[in-house]
Amino acid sequence: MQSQDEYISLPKVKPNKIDNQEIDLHWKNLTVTVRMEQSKRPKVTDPLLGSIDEKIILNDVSGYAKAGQMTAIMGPSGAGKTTLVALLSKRYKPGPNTTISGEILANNSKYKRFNDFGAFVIQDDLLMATLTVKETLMFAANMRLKDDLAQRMSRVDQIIKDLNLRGCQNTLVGDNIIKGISGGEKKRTSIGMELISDPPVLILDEPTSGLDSFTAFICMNILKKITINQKRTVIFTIHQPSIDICQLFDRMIILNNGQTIYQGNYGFLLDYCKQVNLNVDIHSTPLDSIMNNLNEAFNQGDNKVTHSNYKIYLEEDVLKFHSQYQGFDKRRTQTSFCQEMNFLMKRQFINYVRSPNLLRSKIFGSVFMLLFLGWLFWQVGKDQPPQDENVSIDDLSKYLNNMRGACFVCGTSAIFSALGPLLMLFPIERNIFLKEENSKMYRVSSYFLSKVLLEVPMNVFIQILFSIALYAAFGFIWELENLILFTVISVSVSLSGNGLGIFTGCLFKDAKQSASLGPILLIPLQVFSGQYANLASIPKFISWVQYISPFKYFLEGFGRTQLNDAIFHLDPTGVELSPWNYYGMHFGMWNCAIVLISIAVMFHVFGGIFLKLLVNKINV
Ligand SMILES: Nc1ncnc2c1ncn2[C@@H]1O[C@H](COP(=O)(O)OP(=O)(O)OP(=O)(O)O)[C@@H](O)[C@H]1O
Repeated sequence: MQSQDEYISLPKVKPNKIDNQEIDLHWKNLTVTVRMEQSKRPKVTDPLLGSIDEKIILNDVSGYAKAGQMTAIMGPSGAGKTTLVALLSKRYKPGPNTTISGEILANNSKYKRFNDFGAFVIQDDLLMATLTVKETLMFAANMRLKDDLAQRMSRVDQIIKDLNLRGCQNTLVGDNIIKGISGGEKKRTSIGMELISDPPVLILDEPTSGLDSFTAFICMNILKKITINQKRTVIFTIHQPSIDICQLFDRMIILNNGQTIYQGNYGFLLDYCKQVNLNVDIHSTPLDSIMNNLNEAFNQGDNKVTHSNYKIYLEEDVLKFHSQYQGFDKRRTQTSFCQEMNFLMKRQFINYVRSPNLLRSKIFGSVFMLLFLGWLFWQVGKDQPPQDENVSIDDLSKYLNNMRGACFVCGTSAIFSALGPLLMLFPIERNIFLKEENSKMYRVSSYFLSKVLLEVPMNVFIQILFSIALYAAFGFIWELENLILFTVISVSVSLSGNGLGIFTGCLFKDAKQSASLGPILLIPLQVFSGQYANLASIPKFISWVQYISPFKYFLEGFGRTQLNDAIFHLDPTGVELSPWNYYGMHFGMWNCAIVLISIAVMFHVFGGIFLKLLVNKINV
């Protein structure tokens, strides 16, 4: 029988001059066990799955992937492929009940940060839809390379050439709404974003998922060329590859139930099947036969390509592996904080300008609310009863109720006009941010600050125009001081909405959940503001919500810009009535403005903190 090495199909392309270091990855005896919480019954042990109340996700898995080779990790669903690549790329975040043992080495050295020498391409192509392919790659180059502009541009051109993206380099990436590049081009753009910094190791999770077989082959062929030309270590998980794709693989690792059942060259697979007495149908590939055998064995128990056979015939070679290299130099890919801010703000700005939905919804929403509220409370301020004559309680309460209504809708629309677009777009952008942060493209702080610095002035500008127009429509006192105070309160309320949007966007792990629960969180803020429920009857543990409720303060703040010192005299006795006693509000005009500004700052700070916590909780 031939030795495995005779089956290595040597590359037909001559390697280029390698200015990149070569890194072999090697993992030994990796075991991942999750203890199930629900059961306290006595442990029963299954030889394959471990004890009933614990699940062995990877069971003593060893293997290696060499520089200049493509290593495919395969196996049926639930075999442990994703867990293995997550461990190799240090993206695995174990829960409290998870135990991990074993060793992972890069050139015989342990590593803590995979990003020091490697890059990871996730399964989903999370890209900014409003940028072109070239702009997307340029953004990655700006974030990852410390070279000057000319060098960064030439690197981007090189990647575009390597990944065969020239034809679509100036096309928008696109999404469901914006027509953009194809699925295969998106996948290559995602790969390009990671390749830009020339990582010696590239790990990809399902790089062919969602692609037709021809496009999948093109993508894999490009990866093969890069692997050979630049001596990269390329590892990926893959489901049911075609025979053409299989022939590109240098090594294959097949897992089943968390155990290795084959590891070696693709060419050796046929001989191995013969060795373990597995018949390979002449109409199918050895890989298909193995997968069919696994399926049949699941029902009948007649498994040929087993872990025990792997241990007998193949494991020794794997355990003997020792990289010829020793250690590696860490890549320094992080640019300065200011540079990150600069490029992130530019990208955000382009995104705003090119997002038809965002701009349309902001402008349409503001104009609609202005017309509607202006019509509903047209010149309400002019109905103020005289203060030097007696007025009927009915007329006064009608006026005061209308004023409260006008102030309420004005503040509520300020909150929602800031919150609405964020709830619509932040969940999409959030995943792009999480992906980019996970690959350490930039700092959380620079992303957060750039977002706030771009969104705050835009909200402030729109809100100033909105509140001046509404102020005129409501017929409020045309004095500069009153108008300024009204505008300050209005802007602070809008910024509270902005902060609340970011805060709720980061509060939950699931982006859809945060988008749908965002408006619901406003209900307690509204109900417990003290205006709609008697605070004395609200349980103490929740009554503190009133103090962080913008509703409590903007209702009084807006009202006081018109009625701060007003005293009315009631018919027939002339008894005095302060509107603030009528409303039951006694916080004071400037106090309301100051607290509203503080709440806006507080929601933004909480948003920043939760964003930081979110990146620790989720891997994208
Ligand atoms: N935290 C966990 N708790 C319990 N079971 C888990 C946990 N994480 C993973 N598993 C289980 O471990 C097994 C391996 O999961 P993994 O995602 O690595 O499989 P996979 O081979 O990538 O599957 P697929 O091809 O379907 O993505 C699955 O059965 C999965 O349900």
